[in-house]
Order: sequence, then structure tokens, then C-alpha cells
Amino acid sequence: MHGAGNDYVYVNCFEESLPEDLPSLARQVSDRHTGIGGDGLILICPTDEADVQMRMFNADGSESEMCGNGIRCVAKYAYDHGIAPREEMKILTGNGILTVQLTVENQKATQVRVNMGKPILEASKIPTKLEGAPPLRQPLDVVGKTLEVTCVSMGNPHCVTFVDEITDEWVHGVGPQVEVHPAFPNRVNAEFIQIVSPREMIMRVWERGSGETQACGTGACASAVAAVLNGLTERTVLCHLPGGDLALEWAESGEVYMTGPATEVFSGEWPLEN
Ligand SMILES: N[C@@H](CCC[C@H](N)C(=O)O)C(=O)O
Repeated sequence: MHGAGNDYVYVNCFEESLPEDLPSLARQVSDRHTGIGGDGLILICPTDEADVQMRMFNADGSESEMCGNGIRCVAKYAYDHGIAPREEMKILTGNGILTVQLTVENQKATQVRVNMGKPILEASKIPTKLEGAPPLRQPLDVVGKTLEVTCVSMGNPHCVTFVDEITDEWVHGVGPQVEVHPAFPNRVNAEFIQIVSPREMIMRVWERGSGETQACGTGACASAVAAVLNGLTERTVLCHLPGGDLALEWAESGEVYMTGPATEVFSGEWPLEN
């Protein structure tokens, strides 16, 4: 399945049992040459605490707390496959229980709106060694440049840089250096943002554990919050990503809402001895 081009292999753990070494499985299935191919692995699991639980692994096998494009796809899968046939459902993630609302056409979910919760702006909780609450326009030295970065957690950590024009050099030259910078003890996702207008922005991302992806839902939410904190956009903004658009709102209540597509591409079997 993919959400705005951010593609993962999804396993229905209501029906399947998996080996213990999930990081290794994630690396194998994610390989675009010798596996199924994807930005990582997402498990749709039973839980007593919500309608379903989502666990997500990046392509390098690391487990993340949250995945914004993934949660929309998990919701669509749970609805379309009869696991939770409700237009509103609760999903347990590494960032707590989140509520999603589905738009349904011809008995299939098409768009999903997610209450992503409140952003975390306290440096030690993001976590980052940079200063400030929030860490706003902080200097970060990478590859001979000093960036001005704003850090936000949406359950997982993000480092946002506003640039005049997003180039491959930003994403592939600077992004990998930001990901492993010592200022981020758990590594970080690196977003590069070009502001188009107070209601529109363009984003490319270098994701922790997966490299450049076509979209990052938590990254888009973190960037919208960073844009508001820096006085660059209004609280409602449309984010254009290489794989599609996400609509974002940082509500006055403090919660961030993200709306976007979710698509099932194919289903199949993959022998575990691969
Ligand atoms: N693409 C995702 C985020 C996936 C996890 C991220 N790479 C991390 O390690 O935190 C999204 O849509 O939010």
C-alpha cells in the first residue's frame, strides 16, 4: 500500500504470524531488488486497547514510533478488509492511540483524516541536544554549512530546514548528514521546505532509516508546525510532496490534523525462507 507514494509492505497480523527477528524481515522485504520493495514494513496487529495496532519498521530495520502515511493505509486496510468496518476508528501507535476518520466511496476508504495529536516541542523529548523550547532556527553545522533548523516531534523526531529552492544537494548531500548528526541521539528525519505562500509549501524529505521517500506524513505535520512557529504560514497549509499532496491543520486546540490518500496496490504471498 502507499500513501502519497510512501510505500510499505503491510502484513495482516490478525491472520499471519511472523518470525521474531522483525528488523531482519523488514530489511529483506523492503529491498527493491531482492525483496518485495518498499520504504519499510508495517504490521497491522490485534490489540485490546484500540481497533488495531500499527507497528512500523524502516527499510534499514529500525522501528519508528509513528508513520503518518502508514496510519492512513492501516485504517483503509482495516476498513476495506472488515477488521474494523467503521468510518471512525482508533489505532494504537508508538505515539499513543490516535483517531482517524475515513471517507468511503463504493464501500472502499479513499481519503483518511488523522488526528495526529499535539506536537512535542521540548528539546529533551524530541530528542535533540539543540537549545530552545521549541528549538527554533537553531544553528546546525553540517558538510561545511551552518543550517538554521527547527525541531519538532510528532512522536518521532524531525529536523526542518526552510530553503529558497529544494535541490538534490539539499536532500541527498545534506539530508544524510542531518540524520546522523550528534545533536540527535536517536537520529532524525530531515525535511527541506520551500514556502510558496502562507497556505502552501513544497517538501522533500530524507527519512531516518529509509532515505529519500516520496512523502512523509509525520514530516509534513512537523513542517507545518515549524512553519507556523517561524511565522511563515497560516495554521492550515497544503503540502506538495513528490508523491502527492497532504492537507494539514495545526488547530487552536494544539492538535495537528492531516488528510491524505491511502491506496492498496496489490496483495500476495512471500515465502519467509527468501
Ligand atoms: N514515512 C513516515 C515516517 C516513517 C518513520 C520515519 N522514517 C522515522 O524513522 O521516524 C510518515 O509518513 O510519517
